[in-house]
Amino acid sequence: MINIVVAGPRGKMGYEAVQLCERDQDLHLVAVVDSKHNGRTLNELEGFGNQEVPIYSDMEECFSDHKVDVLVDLTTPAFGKKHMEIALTHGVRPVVGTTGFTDKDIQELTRLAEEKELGAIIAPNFAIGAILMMKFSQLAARYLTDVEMIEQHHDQKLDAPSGTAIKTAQLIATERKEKQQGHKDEKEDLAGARGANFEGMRIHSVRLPGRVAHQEVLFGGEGQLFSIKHDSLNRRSFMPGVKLSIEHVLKLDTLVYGLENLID
Ligand SMILES: NC(=O)C1=CN([C@@H]2O[C@H](COP(=O)(O)OP(=O)(O)OC[C@H]3O[C@@H](n4cnc5c(N)ncnc54)[C@H](OP(=O)(O)O)[C@@H]3O)[C@@H](O)[C@H]2O)C=CC1
Ligand SMILES: O=C(O)C1=N[C@H](C(=O)O)C[C@H](O)C1
Repeated sequence: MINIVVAGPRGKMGYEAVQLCERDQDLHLVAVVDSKHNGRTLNELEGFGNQEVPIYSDMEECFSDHKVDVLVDLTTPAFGKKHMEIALTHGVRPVVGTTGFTDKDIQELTRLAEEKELGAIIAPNFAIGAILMMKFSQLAARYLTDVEMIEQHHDQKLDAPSGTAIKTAQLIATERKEKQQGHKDEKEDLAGARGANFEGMRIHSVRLPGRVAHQEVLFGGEGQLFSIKHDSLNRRSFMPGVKLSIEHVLKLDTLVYGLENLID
C-alpha cells in the first residue's frame, strides 16, 4: 500500500485522483489538502460517497499527523511550488501535475530534491498519448524546422501557454535548428496575432468552454504539411500516468520533469 495525500481534491483533476485512489488497491488515500473545509471529512462534501478521509487546509499539519509516501498535487500555479517544498521538507515525494512552473522553479526544486535525496515528479501532462505527441514532435523537428503549435483548453485554465505546449517546445528545441519563422519583415497589426514566441516557434492558445485539453503541432515544409494532434476528451485520460508516476517516484532520488523520461 502506498500512502497518498491529494492536494486540490475538489478540483477537476483532484477529484479524478481521489477516485483513482478509491479504485486502485495499491493506493491508500490517507488525507487530502484543500483550501477550504479544514477539519471535515471528504464524505461530508457533495460527490465523494462514503470516503471518510480527513481534510486539512494546512499541509504541514497534514504531514505531521500522517505517515505519507506521496503527495499528488493538482492545485494552481500559485501553490504548486510551495506544496512541493513542504512535501520534500517533510520527507514526502511529490507527484505534481500542476502547471505554471518556471525554469528557475524547476532548478530550485531539483536542488531541494537532491539535497533531501528524494524522488519528485513534475508532469506537465500525464496522458500517454500526449507524451507520444511530444516525442514524435521532437523527432519530426530534426527534419522539419518550421513549426507552430495550437493548444486548446477549457476556459477555466489559469496559465497560458499550457504546460504541455511549453514542454513540447522545449523538446522540439533540442532537435530543431533555431530559426525565426515567417517573413523577416512581418509585423503584428494587432498585438499577439502571431502567438507566443518560443525560440522562434509560435504557440497559439485557445480557451473555450466545451474544450478539455487538445494540442496540434504543425510542421510545414516545401509543398507539405505534417501535423501531430492529441486530444484528452476527459480527465480519466490522465489517471494511468498519475499511477505510473506514483510508482516511479518511490524509486527516484532526484526530480524528473516530464513523463517522457520515464517511458522508453
Ligand atoms: N499534468 C496533467 O496531466 C494535468 C495538469 N493539469 C493542471 O492541474 C492543475 C489543476 O487543474 P484543474 O483540476 O483543472 O483545476 P481546478 O481549478 O478544477 O482545481 C484546482 C483545485 O485546487 C484547489 N486549490 C487551490 N489552492 C489550493 C491550496 N492552497 N491547497 C489546496 N487546494 C487548493 C482549488 O480549490 P479552490 O478553488 O476552492 O481554492 C481547486 O479545487 C492546473 O495547474 C492544470 O494546469 C490539469 C489537467 C491535466
Ligand atoms: O489545465 C488543464 O486542463 C491541463 N493542463 C495541463 C497543461 O497545462 O498542459 C495538461 C493538460 O493539457 C490539461
